[in-house]
Amino acid sequence: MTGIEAQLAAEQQVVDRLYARLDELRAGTRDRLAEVRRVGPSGSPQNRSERDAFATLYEDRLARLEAVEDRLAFGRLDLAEDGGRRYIGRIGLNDEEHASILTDWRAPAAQSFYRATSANPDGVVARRHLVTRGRRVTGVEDEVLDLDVLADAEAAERLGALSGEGALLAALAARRTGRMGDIVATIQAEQDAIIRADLAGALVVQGGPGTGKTAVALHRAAYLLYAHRRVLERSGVLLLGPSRTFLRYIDQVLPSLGETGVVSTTVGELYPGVVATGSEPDAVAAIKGRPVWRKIVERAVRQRQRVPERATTVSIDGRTIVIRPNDVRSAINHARRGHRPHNQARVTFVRDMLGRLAEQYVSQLAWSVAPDERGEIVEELRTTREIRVALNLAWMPLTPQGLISGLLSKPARLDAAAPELSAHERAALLRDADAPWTEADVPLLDEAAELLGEDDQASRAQARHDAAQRAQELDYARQVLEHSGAGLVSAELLADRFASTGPALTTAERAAADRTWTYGHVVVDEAQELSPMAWRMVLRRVPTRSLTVVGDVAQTSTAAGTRDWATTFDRILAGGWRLAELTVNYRTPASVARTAERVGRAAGLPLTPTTSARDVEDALVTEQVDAAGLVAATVAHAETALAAVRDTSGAGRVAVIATPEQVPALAAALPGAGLTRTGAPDLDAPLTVMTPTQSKGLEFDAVVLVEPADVLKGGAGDLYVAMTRPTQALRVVHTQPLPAGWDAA
Ligand SMILES: Nc1ncnc2c1ncn2[C@@H]1O[C@H](COP(=O)(O)OP(=O)(O)OP(=O)(O)O)[C@@H](O)[C@H]1O
Repeated sequence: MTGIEAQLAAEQQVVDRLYARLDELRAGTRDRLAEVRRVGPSGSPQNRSERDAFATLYEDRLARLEAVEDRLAFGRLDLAEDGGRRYIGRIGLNDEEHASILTDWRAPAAQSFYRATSANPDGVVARRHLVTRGRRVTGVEDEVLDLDVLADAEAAERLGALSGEGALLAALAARRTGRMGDIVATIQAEQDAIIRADLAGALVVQGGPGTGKTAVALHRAAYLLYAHRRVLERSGVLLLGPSRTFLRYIDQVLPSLGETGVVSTTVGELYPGVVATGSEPDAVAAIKGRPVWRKIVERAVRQRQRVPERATTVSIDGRTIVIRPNDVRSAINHARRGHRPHNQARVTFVRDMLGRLAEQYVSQLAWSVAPDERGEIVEELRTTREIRVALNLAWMPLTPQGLISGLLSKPARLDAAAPELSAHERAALLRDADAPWTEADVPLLDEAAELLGEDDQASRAQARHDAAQRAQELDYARQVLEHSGAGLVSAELLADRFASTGPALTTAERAAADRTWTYGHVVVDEAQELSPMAWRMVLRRVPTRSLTVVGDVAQTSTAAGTRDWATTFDRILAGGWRLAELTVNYRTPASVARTAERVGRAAGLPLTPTTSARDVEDALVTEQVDAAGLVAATVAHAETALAAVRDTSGAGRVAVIATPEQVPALAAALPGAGLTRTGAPDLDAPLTVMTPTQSKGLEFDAVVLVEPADVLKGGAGDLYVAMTRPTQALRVVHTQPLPAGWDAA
């Protein structure tokens, strides 16, 4: 056996033991789950919900154990102290005697795997990357950090085992599958510092394309869930991405890191019960994104609290009751003074008005009225139709949908509520009352929901009842835990699960269904696209302001988005945010990235310069054709690129990126191009066609970019995004001259 073979064999033994332990844990969890399920559907509701809670717990645990199969262990640290050795993997594992055999990559003991350098070895003599295929160890790659060790014979052998292409470069050059993978084995030091940053406060990460912002944001979510499990497991973590396609692209990363409980959604879906399917010009969305809507919505609400012009006279049992404008005005002012939401303050208004009307009634009686008789009078007044109508007209109970739809479809209401907007802008906003909601409407609905509140009489009674019940459940959960030693889960979480009726709901499910849920941490990706109103909605979800915000102000494509973080955050997070930067582009070959930066700079984008981790030969090819040949040339490039990047396992992805106007013709000419039924790009297809906006956040082995001059007209950020999507090759087909900056040296 050669030295390398012997080392592989030794590592294989270790890895075999780790997988054996994983299998044991899986089998144990499966047995427990089967045991819980065997109990059958009988028993008291308490027993049933307890069983459901445990079943969910074991299902979660099993899902976590199943998800870490691939590259369970990927690293080894050889420590200076006592010749110790530590294996690093996706999760931590202990043997039967509770001794650690695998260290979770997120544990403090794993940090030096990512941070140690030869200048600062941090007690590490050598770091080894294990290359595995399935459960087989196929290679090792060593870095010796403590050079003194070179004197020893084993080290010399180790250096002989260096795999030539490092684990990082191998990962960067790997064929893409349409789904993002984790980077847990090759996180770089500048990324690790962000991943492990404190939970408190808002961390804004600015970085050019391909610098790993998405990867870092996801690994940070997994890290925070590990390091602050007690807090975050109950409050939940929210991940906001730019589109459903993007969320699909990243949806396997967190499970592969053993985390399944993060709520991922888009701004358009953040308001439960509303699906934003409508579209509108970017200029209209930009108007709706302005901070002035805080005032406009507030005014729109107040304008639905109205003093009538004339008195209304109602006759009840022969007595005359007059609803006087002055009384209504006083009652409105009184109700407003409580600063409660509209629907809650309405209760005060109605009570006040009924009190005044009851006074009128009583003053017409010849006898004095006992308190319970007075109550009956108030009730009679309350249920008299004319009075109900008059009080409703003065203070209508409102839904957010009703308020915003009325505002956007009735010119008179909009004119009255939005004097800050020009007549031209107000005209642009008008739409039918039943038009579908757009993404930019959602923050307005959320704003309205805040100001309107619910009619909360019933819910307050329910809350009192729930609090008493909760105390009982918590007490019971503590007893269950004492006896069952379920581990890993807190009494609070178990009580949450007992409490939920029907199938036990997870924190994520409950959070996603509740508009007023406040999360323990929120991660926002492609954050440059959020409007000021969208930020208000997001911040409402996280009163602690514990946020990870990642984005690139050079890639902004919406007019309402951010071009400068300070302008956005100094106002809404006054002083409470910190900026980190990522500078190495792990995706795009250097020659492509340099051209993209030159074009972006020539177009005036606020670029963060990046250094590409690698270059690829002939990465950038342009072809000029005449207009008649544009589609055919695109098809030819797409097919050649596909043949070059496809491998036998089905990996390898090509995207044709073009303006929205050109996409239909190109999709028709490329019958193999995958599109979903809604016309969105299908990430599972080897070849797909999309707009620059749809390509945001995604990546492909090769990109065929059609007519960059037209893409540039849609926005320089769009062109910059499109050019920086490929990991291997950018092919450009054009009839018009290439944009400024392209050919400059
Ligand atoms: N440390 C790393 N090891 C291996 N691959 C990495 C590393 N960091 C980033 N990558 C890879 O680089 C690519 C780009 O990463 P990612 O999509 O997170 O970048 P981004 O900054 O969000 O890009 P964009 O702004 O263009 O959307 C991904 O394929 C990612 O897996």
